[in-house]
This record gives sequence, C-alpha cells and structure tokens, in this order.
Amino acid sequence: MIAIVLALGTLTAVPSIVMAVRNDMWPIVAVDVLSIVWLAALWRLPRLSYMARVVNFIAIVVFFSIALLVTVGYVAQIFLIAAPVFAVVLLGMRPALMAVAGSGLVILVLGLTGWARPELAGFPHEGAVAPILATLNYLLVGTAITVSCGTLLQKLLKSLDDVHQFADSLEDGKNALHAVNAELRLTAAAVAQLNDRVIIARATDGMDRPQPIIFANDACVRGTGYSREELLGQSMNLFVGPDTDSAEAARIVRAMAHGERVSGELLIYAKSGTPHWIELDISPFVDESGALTHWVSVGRDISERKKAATAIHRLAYYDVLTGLPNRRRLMEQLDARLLKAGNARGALLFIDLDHFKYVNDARGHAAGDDLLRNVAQVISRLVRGDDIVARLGGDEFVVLLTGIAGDEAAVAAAAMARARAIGAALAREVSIDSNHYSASASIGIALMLRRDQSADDLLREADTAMYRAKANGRNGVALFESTMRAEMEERLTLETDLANALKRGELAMHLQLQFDADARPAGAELLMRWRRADGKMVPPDVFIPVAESTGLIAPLGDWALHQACLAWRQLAEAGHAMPLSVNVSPSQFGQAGFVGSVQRLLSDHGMPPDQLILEVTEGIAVGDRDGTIARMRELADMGIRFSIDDFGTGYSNLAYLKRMPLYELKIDKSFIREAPGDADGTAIVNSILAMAAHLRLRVVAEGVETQEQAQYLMANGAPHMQGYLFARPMPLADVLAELAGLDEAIAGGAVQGQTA
Ligand SMILES: Nc1nc2c(ncn2[C@@H]2O[C@H](COP(=O)(O)OP(=O)(O)OP(=O)(O)O)[C@@H](O)[C@H]2O)c(=O)[nH]1
Repeated sequence: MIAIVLALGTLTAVPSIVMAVRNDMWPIVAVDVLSIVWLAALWRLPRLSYMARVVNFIAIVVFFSIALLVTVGYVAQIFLIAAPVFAVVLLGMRPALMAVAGSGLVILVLGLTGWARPELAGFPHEGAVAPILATLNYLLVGTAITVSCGTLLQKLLKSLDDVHQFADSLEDGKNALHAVNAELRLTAAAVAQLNDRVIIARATDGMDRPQPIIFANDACVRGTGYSREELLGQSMNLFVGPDTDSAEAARIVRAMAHGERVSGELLIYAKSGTPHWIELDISPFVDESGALTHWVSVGRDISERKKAATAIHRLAYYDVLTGLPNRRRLMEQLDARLLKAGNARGALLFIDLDHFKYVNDARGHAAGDDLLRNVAQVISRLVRGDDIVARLGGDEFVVLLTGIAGDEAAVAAAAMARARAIGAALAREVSIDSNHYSASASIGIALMLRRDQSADDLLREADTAMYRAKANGRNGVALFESTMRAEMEERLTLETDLANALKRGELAMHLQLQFDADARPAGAELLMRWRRADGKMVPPDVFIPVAESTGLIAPLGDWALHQACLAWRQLAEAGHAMPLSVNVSPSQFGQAGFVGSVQRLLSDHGMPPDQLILEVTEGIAVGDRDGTIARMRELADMGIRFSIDDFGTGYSNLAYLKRMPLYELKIDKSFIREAPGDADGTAIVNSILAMAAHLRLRVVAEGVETQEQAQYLMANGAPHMQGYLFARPMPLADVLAELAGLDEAIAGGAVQGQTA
C-alpha cells in the first residue's frame, strides 16, 4: 500500500511542486518533498515493524494534511479524513476513532489560532463559532465515514472468516470422504481376499423370484469355477445340483422368506459339476428404513471335514478289510428291523469258516485276508434287496434274510435253502494269487419269529446253532431249536462264572511232570483246573475257548504265570528246582506290556528266566509276525525259553518257525496215540523228531500212556516224555510228594525197574 501511495503521491506532487515553484510557494514544495521522501524511506525500510510503519504512515498523512491546511487553506481539511480511514483499515475501530478525535482537535486548534480558518457563509469570519462548527461537522462526517468503513471492514472480515471456515469444513469433509473411501476399499480388498466365499445378492420381493447376485469375491469365483461375469445377475440356485439335500435347501429358503438369518450345510456344485460341501451363513441386510435390500451369504468349503467325518463313520460302522457293516452297524440295523418288522418274517444266518486259522498258518495272514475278502464278495452276491451282510470279526459273517413269506416251517425251509446255497458257493474253488482255495463254513440259523426277540437274542441263537453245526462235523447248516436254549444259557452262565472264578478262587494250577530219557524228572507243565462252585470240574478244552472268546484269557494267563513263579519257588525250596512250562495264548502274548510284566514277575519271585518255558502254539505268529518274533527274541534274550505246543496240528510255516528263538517242540498227543501201531502216525512222529534234531530243538512227546509208546520213543530219538504213564497232572503238594518218593526210589536203585 505504501508503494501505491508513494507512486500516486509522487504523481500528484510533481505538478504541485512545479506550480508551487512558479508561484514561489516554497513551503508547499518543502511539504511535498518531505512527505515523498518520508514515504520513500518508509517503503525502503522493510525491517520496521508493522506498527511502526502504520504509525509513521498515518503521521505522514496527518503532517501532510496539517501542512496543506496551513499553507493552502481550510480546503485541505479533506486530507485529514484519510488518517482515521487508514487507521480503521490498518489498526481497527478504536485507534481510528482516536484518529478522528485527534484530527478534529487539529482542525479546531488551527481554526481558533487562525492558521487555517474555515470560511462559513453566514458566520462571522472572526471568533470561535466557525472553527467549532467546522470541527463538529468534521467530527460528524469523519466518525460516520470511519465507523462505516470499520463496520464494512468487520463485516468483510467476518464474511472472509466464514468463507475460510466453510473452506476448512469443505476440506474436513473431503478428508473424511477420503477416509471413508479408503476404509471401503480396505474392506472390499479384505472381503475379496477372504478364503470364505462371499456373495451379495439383491433382495427382491418373494423368494420365488431370483435374488440376483451383485457381488462375488475371489474365493467364490475360485471355488465355483464360474467367472465373476457368469455369476453376476444369477440366482444362488445356480449351485444346486442333483444330490443337494432339497429339504435342507427348502428350510434355508423358508427362513429367507421370513427375512431371517439362516445357516446350514449344503452339497453344492461347481461349474464343472464337482460337488462339494459348504457351510453357509446367509444374513439379511436392511437399509436405514428397515427395508430388506440385500442378502449377504458367507460360505466355507467343509468338504475335507465331511470327508473326515465320513471316514470316521466308516471306521466306526464298517469293517476295514471287507467294507461290510461291522458288528455295531449290524446290531443297529437289526434293532431297527426288529422294531418295524411287525409280523414280517426273516432269519439270521451266522457263518463261521471252518479251520480258517490253517489258511493263516499255511499261507500267511495276507492270503487269509484275501480269502476273507473273497468270502465277503461271494456272500454279498447271494443276498437280495433289503438283506444285510455283515462281518462280525475274524472269520465270522452274518446275513439277515428278510421278506420271507409263509409260516415257521416255510421260513425255516427257505432259510436252510439260502444257507446251503451260501455254503455251496463258498466251497467253490477260487484262485487268489495263483493259489487255489475253497472255504467250508458252518452256518447257524435263527428265525425271526417272536415279537420280543431282541437283536442280541437273535444273534446268540444263530451263534448257538452255528456251534451245533461245528459240533456236527463242520461244513454244515444247523437251525436253532428251543432245546439249544439250555445249551446257550449254559454257555452264558459259563462266561459269567468264569469271569468270577478267579476272584472266587475256583481256579487251581496242576503240574504234570516231564521225564528225560533216563526217566528222571526234567520239568513240568502247568495246567489250569477249574472246579465250579457246585463242585463240577470244567475241562480246560471247554473253558479255555470261552476265555479266549471273552477276552478273559489275558487275566487268566497272568494268573498262570504268577502261579508258575510260586510253584517254582516251592520246588526249589524242596530241592527240586526244574524248568516249568506255561501255556501262553496268542492274545496274551500280543498284549502291550507282556514282556515287561513277565520280567517283573520273575524278578519279584526270584525265578531264574531260564527256568520258565513259554508254550505257544503255531498260530502265535498269525497277524504281526515280525512283531511277534521280535517280542520272542526280547524274552529269549532275557533267558526265557520257548516251546511250540501241539506241534504238527497246524500248518506251520517252517520258514517262520526257523526265525523264532525256539528251544523245544512238543509233539501233539494225537500223533503219539497212533504210534507205534499206526504207520502214518509213526511216520509223522519220526519226521518231527528228525526235524527237531536238524533244528537242534529239544522234543517233548505229550500223551505217552503206554510202555510201547515209551519204548518206541526211546528207540527213536529219546525225547522227553509227558503222559499218564509217568505222571498225571496233580496239585503241587502231590508233585512234591511224588518227587520225594522218586528221590527215595533212585536212592534205593529201584528206578530201573519202573522204566524197563
Ligand atoms: N487273515 C486274517 N485272520 C484273522 C483275522 N481276524 C482273525 N483272524 C484269524 O482267524 C482265525 C479264526 O479262527 P477260529 O474261527 O477261532 O478257528 P478256525 O480255525 O476257523 O476253526 P473253527 O472255527 O473251529 O472251525 C484265528 O486264527 C484268527 O487269528 C483277519 O482279519 N485276517
């Protein structure tokens, strides 16, 4: 502003100075020059503060005005008004009003002193009236102009302020919009990146009309195989396929029709037609007025979870080897059938392969498995419609025949015919891995006749009939008859009684001495005896299979080992320490911790490991052969010895036998019984003895009952002998007495006579 005033001032000052010089008005020249120089100085001194510049500037204006008033006359008073105007602009209202008052005072003083007298028409030239009136006029107009300027300026500033504020708020709004925009982009990016499938569909009136998809994220595009363009505008029904559960889909649509959030699991289809399971959550989206505008569907692929659940279900309900329903599934299905059967007739067939363990022994477990799979297929091919085939375990299969019409006799006849057909089909030779097999089976039949028959009853009846078929010589069919019920109940009682026999102390351990070629006691086999509470003895060949089938064999086996340790101590204390043989069943041997528990027992009782002989059967290596052999080696490394019991009755795989750390073979009594009279029996015994010699194994011949048998054995390898000829199984006390008697006899030299 100073520059402008300086320029304008210089512009007007030049003609003024020229005129003043021409007319010799040198004070005017001085005033003009001084004002211009002052202004120029002010312009060129930028380091002056704002206030100093303003005060100097207003001072120049006042000086210039006063000088003009004095030199030119009262007419120059107009210049004085510039001071408050500049003041109001540059300093504000209050300094401006002070400037008005100050310049009014200047006019009054100049007027009264006569330096610049106002000439007012009608008023005397002299006196104070004209200066006072002129001053008042000036004050009035000056104040009006100053206040107007000030107010105008304030309004202007306020407006400017408002404009600024508005601009600021506009800026804030813009920033906020940017933030919202960024957030939206972030959310969209996050949704796009989600592994869950997100679909947004526009809600249209009525679920019968399609709800068009307006958004589908990348996961949805990837998972369904449709491009985004193919998805947009389509209805979510696009994913429904032939195996989609229509009831579940309808439930979801119903909930949507009510505007409700809904979740569920659905089998949906990709564009390629591949089905997969989706866990869905569909939520309604409403606008501010509460109106439903969109559906947001979030889906997660749960195919893997479903697959795992199906696998778990299969494991729980189906047999892994054959794929047939297992016992649990069979029992559930049986229960369900019996419930809704009403008067419908049916029959349950219990099929057990004959001597299946020979296949395992002779051809190996894998061949046994193949045969079981083949049996499953053969039986499955022979059933119809609603019939059920299941594998109970081992070599046991069950068939439920349904829909048989007629009275009891007709149902029985039909069931017998079907059972025989199955038996005949199984007997047909099959070739597995270039080996030929044919299976024979014993089949028991129970008829569904009574309404009160439970699944357990039916199965037990069929099982009992199957036992009868086995007892009748195997490879046959037997129908359950009410007379067998007593037998079945007897078996049931046997199971429960056996479970209690140990606790009640009904079991006893007898020892049967074994003799060497010089007829000296060389060891003893421990044999379990069970006298029931009613005093009746139960033979081991009756209760041992029961113990095996019920799992009681494990605690019984532990008990037997414990008894062996106790017996050995007593024998040793009586001066007759000798190796004791204990039978171990495959299931007991296969128990985790068996090795450790044997080791503990021996050390607890101070029995040397080489005094314990574990008698196992050839079937011990069925299943995990390598594991069994490794376990045998572990025990053998401790010093424990192994004997193969009933040798010759199974189809032993000699290659495996050779890998076992064996000490002894026991020739089964059935072969000894036939020697030396029967040529076949004798040949078998001879070859076992030769093989044992070849393998450097000790041999014990079981069941030696006659002098002829003993002499024959003495003449053919002279194995150890066990049998009634020498000693019967007896309680330990009797054995101790017998041994004491033998000692005396040997001392008396009478032993020769006994063995001659
Ligand atoms: N290969 C194979 N064998 C099995 C399986 N489960 C059980 N076994 C064997 O199947 C055999 C069943 O034998 P049992 O039914 O008791 O006796 P068996 O030899 O068939 O004789 P009988 O039934 O008296 O005619 C046992 O030796 C088991 O070890 C399996 O999954 N695979």
